[in-house]
Amino acid sequence: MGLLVDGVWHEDWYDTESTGGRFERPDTRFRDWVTPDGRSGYPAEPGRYHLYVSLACPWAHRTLILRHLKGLESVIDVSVVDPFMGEGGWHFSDNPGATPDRVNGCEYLHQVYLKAKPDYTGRVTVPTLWDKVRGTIVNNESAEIIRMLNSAFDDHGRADRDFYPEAVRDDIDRINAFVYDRVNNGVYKAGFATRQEAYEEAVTNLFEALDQLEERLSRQPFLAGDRVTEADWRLFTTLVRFDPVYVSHFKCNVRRLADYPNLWAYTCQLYQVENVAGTVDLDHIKRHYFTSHPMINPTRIIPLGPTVDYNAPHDRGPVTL
Ligand SMILES: N[C@@H](CCC(=O)N[C@@H](CS)C(=O)NCC(=O)O)C(=O)O
Repeated sequence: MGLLVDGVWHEDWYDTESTGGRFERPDTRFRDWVTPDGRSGYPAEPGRYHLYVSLACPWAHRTLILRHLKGLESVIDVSVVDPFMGEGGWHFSDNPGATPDRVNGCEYLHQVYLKAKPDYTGRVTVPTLWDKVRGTIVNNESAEIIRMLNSAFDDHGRADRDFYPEAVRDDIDRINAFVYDRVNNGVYKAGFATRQEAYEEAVTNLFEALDQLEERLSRQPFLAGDRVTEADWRLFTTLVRFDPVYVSHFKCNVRRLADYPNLWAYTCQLYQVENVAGTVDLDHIKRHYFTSHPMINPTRIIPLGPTVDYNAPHDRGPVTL
């Protein structure tokens, strides 16, 4: 794992020394927007944009789910990096489930970043939304990319589906902030902590948050009420990785997802929505985490278990999209 500094790749892990052993996620750098009218400089046009993703990554996973549910598979094409992130960072391959770089023909994702900005300084992350016409990166922040997918391409996809409905936007924003800090990023804060206190603080916050979400889902079907919204998909990508990876690899083992009746059933319910299962690649997920963090798992052995079956029956009913 590394980063670009003034356009030069450096092998470097996150600095946790200056923050008391705490992992702090840096802000993403490319923050432009695709809009229907193109006034932003990036008009929503079929075939124009390309998503670079990892099937292992929970942030990239959000964009694949929204792309699928909004019917944008033929509008925005995708390149999938190899699950192993080693020297040089994310790279492309023809291993199962991965693809070459279908647009720029690069070997490494950091070379794509350099095409967009030759003197780029920052981390090289997935998801990354690429504009083929201007030859640059539009945005590399998943929270913003899913908002674009939800509405900017409505002339070309499922305009009838809205995962950020006007009436509950405040609730969604509030839930997202909580879930991001305590759960989505919370598992990373636990896993990447390099001091005992930092780890304990993160894990305690994480499980308090999961307890609260469990309680919320005992009272209502979805996080923002009766309908599934982006808040649910954002939580889902962390939950689906929880028992296979975070419990062991990131030491988030106070409870398993399977120990929370509502969170477990909710994860199964979302997994069983219209081929969302097709966006979940447990092989890439396990392969990535267990082999790409040698400071956590130096042997790079990928555990065989646990057995998880998200196709299990649940009692939460079907999901209306
Ligand atoms: N805030 C970003 C975070 C993306 C992110 O950190 N992705 C990870 C993969 S799970 C990554 O590419 N990490 C590479 C690195 O940090 O060097 C987003 O939500 O899009």
